[in-house]
Amino acid sequence: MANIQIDELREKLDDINLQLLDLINERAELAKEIGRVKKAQGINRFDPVRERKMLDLLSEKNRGPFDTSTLQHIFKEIFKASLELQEDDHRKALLVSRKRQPDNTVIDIKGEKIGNGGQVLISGPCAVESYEQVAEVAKAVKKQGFKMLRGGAFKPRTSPYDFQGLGEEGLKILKQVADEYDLAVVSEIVNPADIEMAVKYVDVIQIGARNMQNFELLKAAGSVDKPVLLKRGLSATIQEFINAAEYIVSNGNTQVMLCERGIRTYEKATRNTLDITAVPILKQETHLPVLVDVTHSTGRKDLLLPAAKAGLAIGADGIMVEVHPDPAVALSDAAQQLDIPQYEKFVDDLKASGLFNPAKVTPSTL
Ligand SMILES: C=C(O[C@@H]1C=C(C(=O)O)C=C[C@H]1O)C(=O)O
Repeated sequence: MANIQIDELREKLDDINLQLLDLINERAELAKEIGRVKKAQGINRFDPVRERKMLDLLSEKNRGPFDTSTLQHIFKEIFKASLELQEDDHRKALLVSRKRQPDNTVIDIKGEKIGNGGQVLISGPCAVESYEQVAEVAKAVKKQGFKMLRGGAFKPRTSPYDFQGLGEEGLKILKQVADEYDLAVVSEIVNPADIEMAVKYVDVIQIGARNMQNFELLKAAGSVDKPVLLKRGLSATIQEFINAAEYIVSNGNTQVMLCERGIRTYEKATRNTLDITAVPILKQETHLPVLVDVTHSTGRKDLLLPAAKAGLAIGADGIMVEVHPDPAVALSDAAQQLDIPQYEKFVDDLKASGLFNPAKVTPSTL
């Protein structure tokens, strides 16, 4: 008898559950619609004032048996879920998202294709110090059959008293050497006003970790027709990183590559903590090429090779590593740069690992 009573009551509950289900989804559709209108008007998704008003009304109308704080808790969860739905809609809409463009973005840098399955190695000194220094590294890069030469002319250093780079003079040296060895130049730009000047010298504009959220710089890099290598910020989440790339692409420049370079954590054994799973996450979420900077993430020569292997194994489109003819006297990052024999061994070991499938280079059109 008692069970029949329970069964009847449960039937009523089932009915109510289904009504709630319909209502809650109807509510979600309305919240999504509001989200779309807000996006079009550039209004923030989260509206605490509106949420407070709804909670107050619920409190006023509540006749129990639930007490108001319990109900407010439940409704707050519903508001939160609506906000997440709105966010999902916005994320789907990102130009850099894989949902928007299923095919990989492939970037052609002087005949070397990034994002096309083959992997690239970008190497060079931390900072440009002289023509001779850059030329010596360029020779080693060329000998290994690579195309991309990195070098910093503008150096955003932690201390204002550290070497700040040679500026435009450094870019001229890079261009001269790259032309002589038929290489492509990757160099960091730190000031939006320098972007126009830099495109004369570089093949790839690098935006460094410290500038990942320098939105004016991102917009300036987005307004030129030049590939951009965007590094992940020191404490940036993957979502913030993706949004930074969106700044560039939404300004018109679709040639963006992402570079995981380690994030700041409590761990002191390495300079930064290489967030290795950021690579497949970025590859899943976006259609952009993803690189791993093994030098800045580890800050340790003994970890460059295992970190590079891990990067390639997990799906990176390339590796970035610092090389200097005489690291002991380098004006920056002295401890973590490879000398040329160490670089050659690093490349040999990487090639021998079976993980490295170098991108094919078609003859330069220059
Ligand atoms: C739906 C809206 O967006 C968000 C979600 C809310 C909700 O689910 O009721 C309320 C306010 C906002 O934080 C809105 O502004 O009305």
